[in-house]
Amino acid sequence: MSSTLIDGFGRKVDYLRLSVTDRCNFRCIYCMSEDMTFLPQEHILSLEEIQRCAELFVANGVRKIRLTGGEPLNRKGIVGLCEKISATPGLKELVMTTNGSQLTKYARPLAAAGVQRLNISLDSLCPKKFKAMTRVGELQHVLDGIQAARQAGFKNVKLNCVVIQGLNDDEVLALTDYAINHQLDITFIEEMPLGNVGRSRATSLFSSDKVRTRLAQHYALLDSTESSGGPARYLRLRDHSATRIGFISPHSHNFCSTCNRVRITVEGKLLLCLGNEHSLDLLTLLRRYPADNAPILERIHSALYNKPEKHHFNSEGEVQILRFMNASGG
Ligand SMILES: Nc1nc2c(ncn2[C@@H]2O[C@H](COP(=O)(O)OP(=O)(O)OP(=O)(O)O)[C@@H](O)[C@H]2O)c(=O)[nH]1
Ligand SMILES: C[S@@+](CC[C@H](N)C(=O)[O-])C[C@H]1O[C@@H](n2cnc3c(N)ncnc32)[C@H](O)[C@@H]1O
Ligand code: SF4
Ligand code: SF4
Repeated sequence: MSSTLIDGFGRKVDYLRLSVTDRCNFRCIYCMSEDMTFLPQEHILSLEEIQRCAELFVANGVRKIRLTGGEPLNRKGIVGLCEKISATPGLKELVMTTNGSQLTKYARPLAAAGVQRLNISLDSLCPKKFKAMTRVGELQHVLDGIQAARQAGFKNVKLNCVVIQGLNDDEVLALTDYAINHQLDITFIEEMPLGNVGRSRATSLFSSDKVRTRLAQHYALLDSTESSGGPARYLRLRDHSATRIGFISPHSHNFCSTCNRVRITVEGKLLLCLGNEHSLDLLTLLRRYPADNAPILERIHSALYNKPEKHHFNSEGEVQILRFMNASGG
C-alpha cells in the first residue's frame, strides 16, 4: 500500500513534523503560558503508535521527519524511538528540534540512533535575559548542549532564534557572531500568534527585514537559493562560509505556497496547517484499526484535500489560534 500525499492545491507532502510530547522543561514566553498544563498520559500516542505513524507516512512519500514537541528530549524512550524511526526504509532524513538543555546527556545517543541534524533554540546570550525569555532556563546548559552536539559529530547544527522587539532584537548581531565563531547556522524567526501566552504580541513583531538591515551593517550578505526542505530562506556571509543565515518570516514573506509539510501532535491529531485549527483524529483511527492502515490512509488523503492554502495570521498581535505552539509541534 503506497501512494503520494498531495493536497488540494497540488502541493506534495514529503515532510512530517512528529510531536513526541507537549511537555517541556522550559516555559518560553512566546510558546506557552506561565501556568501551562499538559496532557494526561492516557490521551497521548504511545511510542509504538508514533512509530506506526512514521512508517505509514514514509510508505506514502514522506522523506523527512522532524521530531519536535514540547521538548522531545523530555519524552521517555526517545532514543529507542529514534533508532526505530531512522531505520524506516525510504526515510532520507530524521532530524530534531530541541531546546538543547539536555544535549550533554543525549547528543551522542541521538547521533548513534540515526538523528542526522539538530536545530537548537537559542534566543539570548545573556543569562538573565535567557531566563526571562524561557521563564526557567539556564543559558549555560544550552551552550554546553550546543558544544556536545558538535562533539557528537552533528553537522549543520542550526540555532533558532525568535526575535521579539524590545527583548532580544538587540542581540541579533551577538547571536550571529556566536554562530559564526562556532561554525553554526542560525535562523531568525518572526513570532506567530498561537495560544494565549499571557503577554500582548501587539508591538513585539521584529520583522526579518529589520534583522537583515542590522546584519547588513556589519557583514557582506549574499543571497542564496538553497533550501533545507523547511520554510527558511537563506543568506550566506561573504567572509564566513561555514554559517548560513536563515529567515522564517510567516508575516513578512509568506511561504505557504511551497508548503510541503503536515504535523502529528502527541494527542494523535493530524494538523494540516500550523495556522488552522482543523485536524484529523489519528489516535482514534490507529486504535480502531490496529492492523490495517488502508482505512487510515484513505482518511488522510481526504483530510489532505482540505489542507488550507495558507495561514491568515495578522501582525496585530491578537491570538489567532488557541492551540499553543508546544501542543502544535512547533
Ligand atoms: N508558519 C509555519 N511555520 C513553520 C512551519 N514549519 C516550521 N515553522 C516554524 O519554523 C521555526 C523553525 O522550525 P524548525 O523546527 O527548526 O524546522 P525547519 O525550519 O523546518 O527546519 P529545517 O529542516 O532545518 O529547515 C519554528 O518556529 C516553526 O514553528 C510551517 O509549516 N509553517
Ligand atoms: C515549539 S518548539 C519545540 C522544540 C523545542 N522545545 C525547541 O524549543 O526547540 C519548536 C520551535 O518553535 C519555536 N516557537 C515556539 N513558539 C513560537 C511562536 N509563537 N512563534 C514562532 N516560533 C515559535 C521555538 O523557538 C522552536 O524553535
Ligand atoms: S519553545 Fe520549545 S523550549 Fe520553549 S517552551 Fe516551547 S517547547 Fe519548550
Ligand atoms: S502556515 Fe500552514 S500552509 Fe503555511 S507553511 Fe505553515 S503549515 Fe504550510
